[in-house]
Amino acid sequence: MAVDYDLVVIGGGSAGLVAASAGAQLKARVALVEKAGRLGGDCLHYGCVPSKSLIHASRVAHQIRQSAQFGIEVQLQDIRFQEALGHVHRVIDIIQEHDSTERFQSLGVEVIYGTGQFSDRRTFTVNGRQLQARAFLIATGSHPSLPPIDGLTEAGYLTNETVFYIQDQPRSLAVIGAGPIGCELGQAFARLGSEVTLIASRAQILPKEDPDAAAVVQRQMEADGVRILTQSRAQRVEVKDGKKHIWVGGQTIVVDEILLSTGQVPNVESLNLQAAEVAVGKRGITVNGKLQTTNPRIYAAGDVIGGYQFTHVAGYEAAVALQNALLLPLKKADYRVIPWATFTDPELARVGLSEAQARQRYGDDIYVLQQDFSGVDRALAEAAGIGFAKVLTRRNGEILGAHIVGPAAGELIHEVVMAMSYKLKVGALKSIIHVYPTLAEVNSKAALQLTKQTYAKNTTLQGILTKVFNFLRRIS
Ligand SMILES: Cc1cc2nc3c(=O)[nH]c(=O)nc-3n(C[C@H](O)[C@H](O)[C@H](O)COP(=O)(O)OP(=O)(O)OC[C@H]3O[C@@H](n4cnc5c(N)ncnc54)[C@H](O)[C@@H]3O)c2cc1C
Ligand SMILES: NC(=O)c1ccc[n+]([C@@H]2O[C@H](COP(=O)([O-])OP(=O)(O)OC[C@H]3O[C@@H](n4cnc5c(N)ncnc54)[C@H](O)[C@@H]3O)[C@@H](O)[C@H]2O)c1
Repeated sequence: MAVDYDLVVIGGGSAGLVAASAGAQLKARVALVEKAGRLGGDCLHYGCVPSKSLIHASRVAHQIRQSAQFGIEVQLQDIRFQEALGHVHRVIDIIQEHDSTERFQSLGVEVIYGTGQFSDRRTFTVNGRQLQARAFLIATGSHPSLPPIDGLTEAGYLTNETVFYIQDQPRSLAVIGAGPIGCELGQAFARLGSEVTLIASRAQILPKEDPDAAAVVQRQMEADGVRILTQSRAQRVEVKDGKKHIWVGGQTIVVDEILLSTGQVPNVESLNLQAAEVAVGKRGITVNGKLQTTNPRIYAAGDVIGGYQFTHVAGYEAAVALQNALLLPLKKADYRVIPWATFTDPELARVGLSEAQARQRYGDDIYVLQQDFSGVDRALAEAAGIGFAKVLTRRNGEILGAHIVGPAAGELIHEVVMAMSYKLKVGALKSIIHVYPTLAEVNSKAALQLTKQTYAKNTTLQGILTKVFNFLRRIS
């Protein structure tokens, strides 16, 4: 049976745009269906781009407050929140041009705006049109989850979908959930002048991160004035005299606004997936290693499969799914080296295993190579000597993971990502010459720890070298 398209992509966000543009450039016939009326998805409109832009504004405010230590006396007189948001929206607008309908059309993608649904295993219906394709890619992303808190809906709340579009800055803000969204935005609002209370359900903020690294971020957030309640859950919300009263454990917090950051849930509801025989599990659409759903002609990528919820992972998964969908389904997604970063100040970046995972897998054959930024000259020059790089290796130098908390951690992690991707031993980080003075020295200094630690343990070698040097001095 002949079909119209090689690929129909559903969802024009991080995953969908990669698949659609690459597919069209490879000369496949591609249609892209998007419900929102514009391309870009969460990352551009409600996620990475607005959050990083607002974080930048908040960092400028912080630097001004810190400037006296460099002999620069300036008063932070006023923060015009709407103008900070103006910067956010200017950045979105610039990037939107790159993700414009016209650009995708010019690449050869047929862009269709509308919310469609599957009508059978091989047909997706949108705006009354029946799209049939050799393969489909579901890339519909996710939306904020709503925690079961009494009175929350009645009281009203913000999420990442609304917070960048508010008219007035809340004087006081409760942030519920201390994952990356809660910590990034909680700190940004605090630095922009809101009184922020962060409600964290666990003992540790950023619970997916190295505990020591998360503690460094927590200390800075507290220094920024964020009140952090750990092991706490909001139970009930009520509005009294225009204020939101939140019951948390034994206490009540009174704020102007609530920001929810309690995780994301996949967008699967409107797709009529049963008709296509696509199964959905607890975390999202079920896929195999090749990113095929339970209907092998239909692939899924990005947040909708509920794995690593990052733009770069969505793009990677889209590329894997595209290759399988257009040609033969031979390629498996490889999640061995997935980096990510949380853009708090200090930043926190990670790749590979946590210390606990490494110990579970390799027992005592683990070396923890830690270098503090207080020992990195450039960090001191920039008054940014807090945090550390922790590289986890085996005795043979195999790198298992790395955790960096400190200045530019999101950039610095890539040296380790490169080494891990190409299976270089940790010695490679030490043996290449790093420019002095740079923050990247934190990686080479951490790597040197393996030599130092193994040498410290090798008393036989130390004894031999002592004798050799004694002998060489005697005969000189
Ligand atoms: C506040 C915040 C900050 C973030 N910061 C970062 C960061 O710094 N770095 C990072 O890597 N990740 C970050 N993320 C995560 C990142 O935004 C997501 O992982 C990424 O956007 C997922 O891409 P996606 O293609 O799966 O989904 P999306 O980009 O959300 O795209 C899905 C698209 O599908 C459309 N759609 C939904 N349903 C349908 C339907 N039925 N029919 C047609 N179209 C549909 C949507 O309108 C949307 O355009 C952040 C997320 C948030 C919320
Ligand atoms: N820099 C980045 O790459 C970045 C930034 C922001 C978001 N993201 C992505 O977006 C996704 C969603 O982020 P997120 O921070 O919402 O999700 P998350 O799932 O990482 O964190 C949510 C946190 O909220 C807690 N929680 C849940 N219910 C709660 C309650 N009732 N009270 C208090 N705490 C509660 C959870 O225990 C969890 O720690 C993440 O998976 C992440 O991948 C990435």
